[in-house]
Amino acid sequence: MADNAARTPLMAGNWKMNVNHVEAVHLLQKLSWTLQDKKHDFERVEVAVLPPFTDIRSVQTLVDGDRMKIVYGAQDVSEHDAGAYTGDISAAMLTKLGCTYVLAGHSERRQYHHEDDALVNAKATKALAAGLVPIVCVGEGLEVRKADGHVEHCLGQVDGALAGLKPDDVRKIVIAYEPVWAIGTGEVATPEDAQEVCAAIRGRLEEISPAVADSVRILYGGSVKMSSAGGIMAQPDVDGCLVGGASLQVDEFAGICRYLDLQLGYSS
Ligand SMILES: O=C[C@H](O)COP(=O)(O)O
Repeated sequence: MADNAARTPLMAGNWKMNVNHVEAVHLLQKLSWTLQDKKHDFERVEVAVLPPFTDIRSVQTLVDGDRMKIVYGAQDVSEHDAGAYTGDISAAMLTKLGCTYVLAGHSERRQYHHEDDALVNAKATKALAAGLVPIVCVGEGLEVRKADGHVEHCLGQVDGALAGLKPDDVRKIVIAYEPVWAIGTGEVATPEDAQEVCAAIRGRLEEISPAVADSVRILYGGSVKMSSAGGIMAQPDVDGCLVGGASLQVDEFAGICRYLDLQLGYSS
């Protein structure tokens, strides 16, 4: 039986291909001020932003200079270490920029760049070797959902992404369940939909070991808003949210990060 007290909730804002490096400074400053103003407890709910590559140096400078507790990461990483791979960014480069996290296998990478499970596995492996935490994304399209194949589909992606990893490495990763039909559409999955797949993923991790199942944080992503975060986070196997559009709106994203305070009725 997995113990969710062992897992600090994580709210990660994926800025996707939005926000230049100048805008990034404003967005992050405003987010930090807003959370500080509300006395956000970063030990209780971790907050991360995932800007475009071109913003990361600015984000690093700001986070370090202002001693922010917000952590950050990248949206993709190369499966190669170094060399003639034009356009790629290595895991070591991201580590040098102070990144904590990196997405691997986001559905938009799978859809537009034809990334398959083997490539996601290679990227996650490189990320781990460089000391980054991969956020491995899985999720089904609408056709698969309609055919009731969503659980099997997602577990297949999890198996593919984790293939060959040692249990001690699997313990470090984060998995994000993002039903493709709910991304950027306003169609948020119900809390029960999120729980069904997240619980199945937890069950799969349990097969590796109970310690792995207890350690790995499983996020939900897909049109999460301040108004839906509390219901999703109430599910026992959901340990956070991967937020796209709403992470570009400071008040929305800060509200998502503060879902516990808002549930307790503290001021918004
Ligand atoms: O990475 C984030 C997800 O793709 C969710 O995006 P969204 O919140 O805009 O639906």
